[in-house]
Parts: sequence; C-alpha cells; structure tokens
Amino acid sequence: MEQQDSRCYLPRVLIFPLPAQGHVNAMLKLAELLGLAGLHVTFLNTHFVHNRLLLHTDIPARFANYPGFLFKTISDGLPEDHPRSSNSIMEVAHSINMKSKSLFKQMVASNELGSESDSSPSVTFIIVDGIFGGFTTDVANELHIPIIHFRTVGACCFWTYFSIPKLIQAGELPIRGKEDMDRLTRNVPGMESFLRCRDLPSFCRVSDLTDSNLQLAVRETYQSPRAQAIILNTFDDLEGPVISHIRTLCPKIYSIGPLHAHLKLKLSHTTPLPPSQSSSNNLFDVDKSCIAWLDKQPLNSVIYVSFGSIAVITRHELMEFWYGLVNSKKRFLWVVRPDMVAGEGNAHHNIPTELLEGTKERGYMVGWAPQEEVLEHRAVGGFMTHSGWNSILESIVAGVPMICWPRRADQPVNSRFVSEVWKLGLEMKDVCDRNIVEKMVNDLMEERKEEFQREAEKMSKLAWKSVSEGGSSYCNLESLIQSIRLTTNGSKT
Ligand SMILES: O=c1ccn([C@@H]2O[C@H](COP(=O)(O)OP(=O)(O)O[C@H]3O[C@H](CO)[C@@H](O)[C@H](O)[C@H]3O)[C@@H](O)[C@H]2O)c(=O)[nH]1
Ligand SMILES: C[C@H]1CC[C@@H]2C(C(=O)O)=CO[C@@H](O)[C@@H]21
Repeated sequence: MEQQDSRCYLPRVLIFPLPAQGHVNAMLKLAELLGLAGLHVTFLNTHFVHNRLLLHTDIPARFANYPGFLFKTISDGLPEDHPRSSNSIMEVAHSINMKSKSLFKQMVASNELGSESDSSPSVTFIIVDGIFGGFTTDVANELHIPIIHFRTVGACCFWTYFSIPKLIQAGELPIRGKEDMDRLTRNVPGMESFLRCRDLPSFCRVSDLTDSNLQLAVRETYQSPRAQAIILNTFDDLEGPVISHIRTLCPKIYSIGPLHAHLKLKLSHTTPLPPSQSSSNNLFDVDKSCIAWLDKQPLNSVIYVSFGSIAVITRHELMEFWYGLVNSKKRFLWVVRPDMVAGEGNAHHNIPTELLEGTKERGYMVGWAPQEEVLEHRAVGGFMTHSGWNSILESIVAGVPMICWPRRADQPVNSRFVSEVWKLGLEMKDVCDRNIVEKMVNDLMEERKEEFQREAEKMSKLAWKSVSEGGSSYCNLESLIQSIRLTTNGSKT
C-alpha cells in the first residue's frame, strides 16, 4: 500500500458501522478499545442513529475521556420521512451502498472528519462495516488510505456467505422447496456434516438468485479480500477452524472478540467506573427495573427472552411464546420492544387472564433491558435468543446456555453452531408452538441443565482467556493497534 507521504502523523482512525444496534454496538466497543490505546478515532454514524444514541446514552461525555475522539454524521441517503424501522434495515443497507460513495469520499478527502486542533491529516486509517466494503474500499484506494473490513457477524456465517457461489454452481441453491430444507449441504467447506439448507443464511431462502439481498450479502463479502485485513468479533477457541477457511481468501484476519468482554477487562484495569455503567451503546430506552426484579429470584432460575433490536414477530408468535413460557412454570424475563410485534399498537392489549396471572407470578417484561448485565446476573440460567451474533457472544461470555430461535440473516447459521458444534443449547428453528417452547424451556432449565451449564462454563472460560493478557484476541488486538500505528507512520501492514 502506498502511503500519503513520509511525515510522522498522529493516527486518526475512521470507523463507519451499518446503522443498526448490533453493528454500532460492536464497532463502538472497538472504537473505545482503540481510544484506550491512545489512537485518535472518528466514529461516523448516520444522522438517524446518532440522534438515537444521543437520546439514550451518555456517549458524548463518555468518549470525551478519549483524547481526539470525534463523532461525525453522514446521510444514509434515504428521505427524511423514511421510518428506518426494524423491518427496513435492508433498505438502509442498500441505500448506503448505492448512494453514499461520493459524499463519503468528499468527507474523507476533506478535513471535516478530523479535529481542527491537531495537525494530522483528517483520516489516516479506515475501518468500515464489511457490509459496505465495496464503495468504501474504492474510496480508500482512490485516496491511498489503508482500509480494514469489520464483519460484525460470526466467522461461521461469514464463511457461508463466501460459499454461496459454490453452492449455486453445484446446483445446491436455490433450495428446492420445503422437502429440501433438511438436506445436508456439501459445498460449505468444513460444514458438510451438519449444515443443512435450513441452516444457511436467510438470504439463501429465495427462488430467484438475483434477489437483491442475496446479491448484497455475496457481493460485499467478496469485497473483503480487497481490504488490508479483516476484523472479526470472535475468538480462536470458538471459531478457529472456520477462521482458517476464511484465511484462504483473506490472509490477514484479526479475531479480537468477544469485544464487550475485551473492553470490560481493559476498562477494569484503567477506570474506577463499574463496567456495567461504562459502555452502554443503546438505541432504545433501557428499563433497569428488571435488575431489581432479578435480584429477588433464586440462582439460575430465570430464562431471559430477547429477540434483539431488529426482529419483528406476529401477534400469533407472541401468544405462542407467552403461553409456552407461562406453561413451563419457569421464571422468565422477556424483552418486548415497543416496535417488536407486527401491526400492533400495543402488544399488551387483550391478553388472556391466565397469561397475565402467570406473568405476575413468575415473569417480568420490559421494552429494552441492560442485556449484558442481565446475562451476567446470578439469577439468569438460560437465554431464549433470536441468535444475533452479539447476543450469542454475550451469552457465551456469561456462561448462559441458549435456546435459539433464529429469524433472519446470519441467525440460522449461528443457531446451528450453538446447538450442533458448540453444544451450548438447543435450536428451535422454523417452528413457533407453545408446546415446543414449554418443552425447550424445561429441557434447558431442568432436564438437561447440568450438561448445558457444564459446556457453557467451559466456553465462558475460554472466552475470558482469549481477551486476557497473552490470550489470542488480546494479542491480535495488540497487533492490530501496532499495525495501525506503523501504517500511519509509513510502514506497510
Ligand atoms: O433488551 C435488549 C436487547 C438487546 N440488547 C443488545 O442489543 C444487541 C443486539 O445485537 P444482536 O444480538 O447481534 O442482534 P440484532 O440487534 O438483531 O443484530 C443484527 O446485527 C448482528 C451483528 O451483525 C447480527 O448478528 C444480527 O443477526 C442482526 O440482526 C446486543 O448487544 C444486546 O446486548 C440490549 O442491550 N437490550
Ligand atoms: C442489514 C443486514 C444485512 C447484512 C447485515 C448482516 C451482515 O452480514 O453483515 C447481518 O444481519 C444484519 O445485521 C445486516
């Protein structure tokens, strides 16, 4: 990579996430880790997401502790009155990919992403969300700035994205209807013995291979080999074999996760603030009252239920879960986001008395929970999750077994790995039935509790080891930071 010139600059790293909770969360954790290492960071949000962060967090005050840390904003290309709702995240992803190149280039090329008070060039290094790796890498190359792609999904899903052309070529895609869903795939190297069509990323469930979402996932994934390196929020003891496969196409990979644990550990050495208060990146209003409720529950007795920030469910699905949870007779804490139930003004209207009573006795519901804190709470013994990558990592770190109910994108792959590869819980895929919910909850929390807890504790220890001094993620982060410093000052990555 050619450098701008031979002067010794202060590094300024530009970080640009997809404007969705799971992406912003992970990339802000990385930004904070780089800030702790003394690097100057510019974090580029869309206007919409930045306003929500300002509404629900203390980020300006928190990041003011890091010298040279700047927040800047960019348009997502959508009209002002677009709802940017959970359901429309793909529209946002397409819009940024199609409309943002010239604005992004102009912002990077000018001084507007830097600080007026330092003499360094605006941006010396770029870390972008790999889901818009294409146009951002064009810009980085045109401006001779090194670029790294950060994929916020697990290595397991990233590798299946890479394998999609092979699956198509071999005639494995499109999937041939419902009868074909349990067929083992033969063209995702390393996953031949357990990955069924049902477990492929949701984008593969189309009959038309020119589908724009499928095209986006594959096209942007194949931009990654153009980047200097790839950052993955994972750790080698969890996904080492899959990472090796990705390395055949992208030789330089920094696996530096779980980022939330990595940051927590580093902050615990450097600040007097309790970690749970120090790194909230919420786009929603957090209801902390559930912690007081959890404080009153017995050890490992509560199943925590949350479907992340994007998933939308039907009224019918809501009721099946509700009956399943109440009938399981287990204690539960359930996040029902205000925008989570499709077509509903208020998800809590017209609820049968037996559900209300069962919930009053053993349940608690909030609109948004402090999830990391919840999963670490002594009362939580299981997690019913939509299998978003952050949720899985947070559960692994906390040593909490899972029931996976995947919805879209990477979640079907993640869910398969949780149940079949890591043995950290159960998979409830493509079904939503109160009897199955009840049975799964009882299996996880009672019948097979010890078996899952044993595995979960083992994996949690490995996760913490990876981010502790000398661990794989710890060393990889050191090496990433070193490489940013060296590259900025004239050497190659
Ligand atoms: O009440 C809640 C619910 C969630 N969270 C947090 O929100 C994040 C949710 O992220 P994730 O579990 O990854 O789910 P999504 O919000 O659905 O994330 C999107 O982004 C992820 C990373 O790319 C993908 O893995 C998912 O499939 C995709 O839907 C996590 O950090 C949670 O701790 C809370 O703090 N409180
Ligand atoms: C908007 C969705 C499209 C791709 C993103 C993603 C990824 O693979 O990077 C996974 O799920 C969603 O978070 C994003």
